[in-house]
Amino acid sequence: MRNVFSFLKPYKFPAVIAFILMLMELAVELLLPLFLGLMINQGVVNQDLSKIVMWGSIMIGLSFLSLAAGITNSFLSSHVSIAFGYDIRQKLFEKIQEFSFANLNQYPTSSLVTRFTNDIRQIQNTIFMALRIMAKAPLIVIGGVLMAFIVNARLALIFLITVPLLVIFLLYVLKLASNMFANVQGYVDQVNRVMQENLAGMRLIKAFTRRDFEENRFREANAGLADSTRRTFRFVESSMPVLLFVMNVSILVILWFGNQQMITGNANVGEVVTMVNYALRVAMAISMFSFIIMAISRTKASAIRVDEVLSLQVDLTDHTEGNKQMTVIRGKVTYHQVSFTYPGAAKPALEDISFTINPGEKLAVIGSTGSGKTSLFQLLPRLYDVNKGKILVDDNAITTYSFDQIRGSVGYVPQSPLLFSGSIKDNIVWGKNAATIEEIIQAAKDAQIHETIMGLPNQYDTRVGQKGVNLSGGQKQRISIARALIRKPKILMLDDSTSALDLATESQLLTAIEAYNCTVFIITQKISTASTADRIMLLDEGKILAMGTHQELIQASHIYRNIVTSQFGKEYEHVQ
Ligand SMILES: Nc1ncnc2c1ncn2[C@@H]1O[C@H](COP(=O)(O)OP(=O)(O)OP(=O)(O)O)[C@@H](O)[C@H]1O
Repeated sequence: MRNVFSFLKPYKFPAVIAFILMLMELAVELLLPLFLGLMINQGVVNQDLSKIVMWGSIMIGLSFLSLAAGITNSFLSSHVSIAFGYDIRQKLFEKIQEFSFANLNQYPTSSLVTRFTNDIRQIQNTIFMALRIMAKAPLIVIGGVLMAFIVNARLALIFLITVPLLVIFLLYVLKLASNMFANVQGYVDQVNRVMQENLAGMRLIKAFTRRDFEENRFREANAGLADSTRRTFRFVESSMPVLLFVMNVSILVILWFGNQQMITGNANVGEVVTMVNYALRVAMAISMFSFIIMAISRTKASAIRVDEVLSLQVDLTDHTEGNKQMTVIRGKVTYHQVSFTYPGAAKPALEDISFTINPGEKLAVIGSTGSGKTSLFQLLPRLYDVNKGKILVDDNAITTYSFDQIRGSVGYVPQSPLLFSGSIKDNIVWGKNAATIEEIIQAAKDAQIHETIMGLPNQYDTRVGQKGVNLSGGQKQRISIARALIRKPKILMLDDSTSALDLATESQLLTAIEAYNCTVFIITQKISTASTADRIMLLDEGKILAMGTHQELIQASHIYRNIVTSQFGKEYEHVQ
């Protein structure tokens, strides 16, 4: 939590000024009952109009001063809380950019989004309230009790019994409420997750007519959120009547006891009115406590959640410092006895993988679903780090390169193409910031998508995604290939990225890629594609079953032969 509040440091100065202004408001609030008592004793009881006017004017003057202090405090408090929110959101975003995939797996996207929005807003609001009014309430209680002692110590003794009792009670409520609010935030995560999945999978939901199922799922999450919020609010709110009851009893005791004191001449009317006034102000401040407890407990839960992400150990290290490998990468890749298990997974995704592929060579990876193909790819740009063995690029361990260098040399096209909101041009240029229009067009031509783009209403400026055109799966795949090609990668990794292309387009694409003279890794299910590679790797349950050219595998692997005949019939074995 300390991590989170350290973001207030740069705003110490305005925060301190806001605090001082709040103290001014507080001082006025504490002085007014005192002056009221004096006005009664000196003016009303003695029927001296000049004293009434004098004390009345002082009180009005102080009220204006308090108003000016309040407005300035409001201005500064909102400045501090908004600037704090901006900084912490920025830092959280940067932190998430550093995350490895293993780190990202620890938090569902919906939870990160809630932490980013809802949790930060909660902390931000509480900081504003703290500077504006929250800190005032306990100070009014302390100041009110002190002033009461100054006015009449005997009458004030009643506060010494009630206030400590209330403080203990409040601390107890605070402790329970923080846990309950952590629970509420968990439900906010759940509602966001269901909503996010629902929006992402809308087509599927409609196609499978799963609307009722989805509505039930949302109803459950929503009811969970409503129930836990209701329970928490009721719990905190129920503390308020207890607080007020105790304070009202105190006021009655002051009136009764004050009356006795006046009869014996130990108190006067002004003192009793002042004491009741302080008791009312203390009661009002205490009645705000349930709201303050709610805000603090909620903020504590939110601050812990934000802090969790901020202080998460990023489990991939960039070796930019002391990096020796500043030479241009040529594209030789070696996996040496590599094993890899996903964090928390029961069995390894890859086991004892060893192979070398030379610059400019093309390796096709083929295997059943879940055999480890994507995992094999993700290790090279260090989206995950290996558990055993090592990966070398140009005979140097990849860990000796900086992330920028290794990832900058790899053109990675993931299995499901992702386009960002913006134009088609923006999406291609995303692969290389300073690309010229000629480079964009060349990459699109090589990815076999140029003709399609030219047929769109605004050609390269056509917007995609939200409020833009809907592209087919194959078109999206080719735009993400263009995005990888524009970087002129030394190593190109196509993770089943040509699956939606027809054979002719795919073949033209593979021919165009040859001109890039890069090492190519291609995951494919199609033998027609695999057979064009220099070598083919057959993966099964995370292990290499066989590796060689198409003809070598036909000779050596009956599984490969079975795949070939299942796709083309027996005669194809002899065609290549
Ligand atoms: N993020 C993850 N966390 C835990 N296990 C994972 C994760 N991703 C994949 N796995 C597991 O690792 C194994 C290999 O998965 P991988 O995605 O590499 O297979 P694949 O051959 O690419 O499959 P597909 O052809 O279906 O894409 C599978 O058993 C899978 O369940």
